[in-house]
Amino acid sequence: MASNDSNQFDSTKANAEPNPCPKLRVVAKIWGPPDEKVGWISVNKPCGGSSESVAISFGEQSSSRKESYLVDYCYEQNEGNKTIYSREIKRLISPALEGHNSTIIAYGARGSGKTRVIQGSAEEPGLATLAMEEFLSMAEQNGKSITISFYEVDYQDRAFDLLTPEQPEILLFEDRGRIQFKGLSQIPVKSISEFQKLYITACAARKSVLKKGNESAIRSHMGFMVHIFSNYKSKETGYVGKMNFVDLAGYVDARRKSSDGSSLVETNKINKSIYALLHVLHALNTNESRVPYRESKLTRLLQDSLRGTSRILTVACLNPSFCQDSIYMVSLLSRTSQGIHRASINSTKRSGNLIRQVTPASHKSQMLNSVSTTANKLAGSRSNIHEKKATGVSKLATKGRKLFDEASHSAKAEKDNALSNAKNHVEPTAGVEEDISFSGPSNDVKPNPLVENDESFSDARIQADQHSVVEMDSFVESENHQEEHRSVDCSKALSIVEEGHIMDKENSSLMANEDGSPLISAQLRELSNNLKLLYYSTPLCMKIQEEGRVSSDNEVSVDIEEPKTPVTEHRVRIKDRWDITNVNSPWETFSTRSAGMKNSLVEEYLRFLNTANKEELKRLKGIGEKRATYILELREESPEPFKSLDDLKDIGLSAKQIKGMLKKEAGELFS
Ligand SMILES: Nc1ncnc2c1ncn2[C@@H]1O[C@H](COP(=O)(O)OP(=O)(O)OP(=O)(O)O)[C@@H](O)[C@H]1O
Repeated sequence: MASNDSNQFDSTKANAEPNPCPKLRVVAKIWGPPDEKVGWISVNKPCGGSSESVAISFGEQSSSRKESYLVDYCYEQNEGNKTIYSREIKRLISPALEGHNSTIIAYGARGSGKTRVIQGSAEEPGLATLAMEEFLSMAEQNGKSITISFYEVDYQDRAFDLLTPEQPEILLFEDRGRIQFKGLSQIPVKSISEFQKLYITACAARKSVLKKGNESAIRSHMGFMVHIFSNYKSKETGYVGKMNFVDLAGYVDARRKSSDGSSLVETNKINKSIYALLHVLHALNTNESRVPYRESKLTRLLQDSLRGTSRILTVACLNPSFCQDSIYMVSLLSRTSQGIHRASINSTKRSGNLIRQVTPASHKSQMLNSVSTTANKLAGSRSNIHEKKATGVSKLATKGRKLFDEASHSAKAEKDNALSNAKNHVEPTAGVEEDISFSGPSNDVKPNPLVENDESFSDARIQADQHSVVEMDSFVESENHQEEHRSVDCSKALSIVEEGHIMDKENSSLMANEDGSPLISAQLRELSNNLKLLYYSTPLCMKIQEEGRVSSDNEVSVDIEEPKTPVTEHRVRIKDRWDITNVNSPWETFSTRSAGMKNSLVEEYLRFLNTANKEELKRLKGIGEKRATYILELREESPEPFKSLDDLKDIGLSAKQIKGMLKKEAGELFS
């Protein structure tokens, strides 16, 4: 097949220089036969060269209802990878050799041509290959050395090295302001054929990671890093900078029934990480004081290549056949590049009415028609509720410990309920929430009936609850998965200590205290007592409205029928986790309450980490001077760094260690 870079390419466009190095550039790429007009996309390029934005409109040619978005440029069918490379990436190569990092990210729906752009094909080399050719030739002239890395980030937010046969999980640490990778191999490369062999190896490994690690997982993000050294001797010396290429997993609307076998959880989590990257790009582009790098593994991996003087290019890939998901991606990227406000995007609450026209004042040259898309009905609630594991227990202490073993079931069921509740409660028009959260308050949106007229049920709180359930699920799934398929050796975490990044005293104290009496903070002790009391005395206390739990006058029921319990105020707010009105047997009642206790303990633990002072923190098992200091530093960076148990990995704890810590706390409730 001939390259898309046909001779028809308009040389005036090629010569026109794009905007001189903005922080973030968003371009689109439409693929398809060079001569054929892709019916549902029209591109409106300004006449005066490429310095102005390009409007992409979606909809039938004849239709007056078209959705239009601005991007920095749009590469059409006759403009292939070589053109994109020469106009967008070539100018980033020299700066990279001088220490200015850059990142190229391919966004798009499934099958929209992202891999084709980044990796390319035998007929048409991709952007990564074209950049490598140039890096290799320039490095030789400048006395620089090049090494490369390939990695994959799966839907459970775990990153794996693709260039070593064992495919170890990549752990990340921040050392003196720089992100360090543990487990990511770097292979020196001197020729393009060496590079290509490694690329093939990485792609084969990627497939096997998916197959080996998780039978049902089918999507992941793939990243390629080019590292530049002044003179490569080791990873630690002579480091100059890097260029990243990211082939993101395809975006799929989570409400649509999967046609490729991917689960709803996988889809939601992939989407979540796509949004996390968008959040970061938006924050960088609008110079926000806080950039949420910690929202996903991918953003952490890319942190050094996104901040500071780094340059970012996003390519929104568009396939020739109509695809609503592609439009959605372009709309988000367009907003991101134009600094349109967003607060948060929650993949579980995505609305049908996501397409909004973008006409910022700064883009005065474009007069676009206002379009809105009819809101789609939200998909039916998910019915896949996991059964709870029915294992007997003889001792409360044992049960306490088991709370963390059974988490996969209880948390899943809760998450499913939360998802189901969220869906059931949102009216079709209320589905625009996510759009709103991205673009700021709007009159188009009906307030969430759940939160009306009830101060104790702030929207934020409900979202946080739902979020934490999903996060919890993520943690639990990660835990189970790791243990079953990819157990991360604790000794690996400990070996990092030797490198001076993380604190061995703290890790080893965790191990050493395995059988000893626990060091528990006063706050946790108090919680324990409360939980014990609750456990023994709480009757069927919460009256939860059955269908949707929203009364006709939009008030949320918080009725408590039975005697007061020693439960703290906020317990009422998480009533759905204690909802035992629908359970039939004593065992189910018991399991439901146990799950509630587990969640409470986790919440208290996280709250403690987010608020306690240094001395208090040090009273926890596994937290010593260094880790406590690091926690305080994290809190300076972000007021609430610990939103889920998974965030404890940021302080150098493995999933196994985190689980161990909480198991002990749970067990000690009854000692
Ligand atoms: N420029 C192009 N010319 C011809 N075919 C293309 C082009 N881009 C993509 N395709 C075809 O479209 C299909 C999907 O492409 P590709 O794998 O690059 O998409 P993707 O967005 O990476 O998919 P996924 O989301 O599954 O990772 C492939 O069969 C590929 O050959």
